[in-house]
Amino acid sequence: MFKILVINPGSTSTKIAVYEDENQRLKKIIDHDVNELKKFKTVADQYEFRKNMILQFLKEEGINLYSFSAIIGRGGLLRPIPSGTYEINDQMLEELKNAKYGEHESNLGALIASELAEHIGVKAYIADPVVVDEMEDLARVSGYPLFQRKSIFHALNQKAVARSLSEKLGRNYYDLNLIIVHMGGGISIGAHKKGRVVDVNNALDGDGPFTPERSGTLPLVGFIELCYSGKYSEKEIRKLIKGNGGLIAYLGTNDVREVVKRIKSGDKNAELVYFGLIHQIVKWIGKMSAVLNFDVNAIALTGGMAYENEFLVPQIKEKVSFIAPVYVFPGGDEEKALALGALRILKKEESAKTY
Ligand SMILES: Nc1ncnc2c1ncn2[C@@H]1O[C@H](COP(=O)(O)OP(=O)(O)O)[C@@H](O)[C@H]1O
Ligand SMILES: CCCC(=O)OP(=O)(O)O
Repeated sequence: MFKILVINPGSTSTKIAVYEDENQRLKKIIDHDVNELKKFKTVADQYEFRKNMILQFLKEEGINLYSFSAIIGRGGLLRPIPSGTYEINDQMLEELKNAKYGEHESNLGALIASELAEHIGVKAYIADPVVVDEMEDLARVSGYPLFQRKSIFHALNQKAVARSLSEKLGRNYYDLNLIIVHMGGGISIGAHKKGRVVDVNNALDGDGPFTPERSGTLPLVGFIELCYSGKYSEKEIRKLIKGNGGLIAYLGTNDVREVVKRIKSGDKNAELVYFGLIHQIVKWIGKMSAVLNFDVNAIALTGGMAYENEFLVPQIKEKVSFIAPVYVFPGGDEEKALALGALRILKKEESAKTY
């Protein structure tokens, strides 16, 4: 029996799971309040905070760190790479430490997994990091030759949910056209064409719907004026897109449950903003259905926000069901996808890829 520790740092939460072979024995979701994360200047500064939470969880559950056969973390911002499970190596760690390809909480997955695995003398892995790139060249064209659209999204959960959905439909993933809508701290809406994510919004860099903590696509001219207004530093402007944007900017919270509570108690501003968010998600589903020539077999809603059954799930279903049947996978299963990725390597069913 192989015992696997799964570490999944997201922008609004840290998820930890313990697997014995393919069986989940424990899982904990720790939600992070905006104010709790405010005190850290960079994502790398959160390293000890997030690592200590994981060690505390193991202590509380009476689990010996030395009992693990391998540790796998959510993979972060690296160069664009194919889908798969990768053994963590020094180059990867160096790039993540220095945020060579940008800052996101998923960068901490490999860093923490590697330190803990080295401590107990086992191997550490990542699987399907956020930079998995299967985009068609057509989708990379941005509108100005200096810029290229990039594939940065919830590849791990999008792939896992796409496979679960295909199984549910009794079909092969490689025969289907699917739209997968991941709605977490970041939101990504991917067009899966016969097993390949041929187009997706860049969930990190100001592209797509706004999110609990990101601005999504903004009106460009207004944004340029703001950049040159002299009122904000570059760092503040970057934060406005990622970290302090979206629901945080409008309503001061990244917690959709809190927003729903406010709407139910009669807060009309919260209602306008939240319904505006749903409106943007619907528009991006429409865009991706166009990418798939309006030949879509199914749509899946997933990520933490897909638990929101009061407004979000019913409104999206009402507006897009005519495109294809909508299935809901609340939360998704990134932890299972990570554990199974590590297990295939431990069982020697697959070799780990080298970064
Ligand atoms: N039961 C729930 N009902 C409504 N919203 C939820 C629920 N659980 C989580 N969320 C919302 O989902 C978002 C976080 O999703 P998640 O996929 O965990 O994100 P991340 O991995 O980026 O931290 C937050 O806005 C959170 O408030
Ligand atoms: C970098 C894209 C993935 C992403 O946005 O993850 P979170 O929703 O966990 O922030």
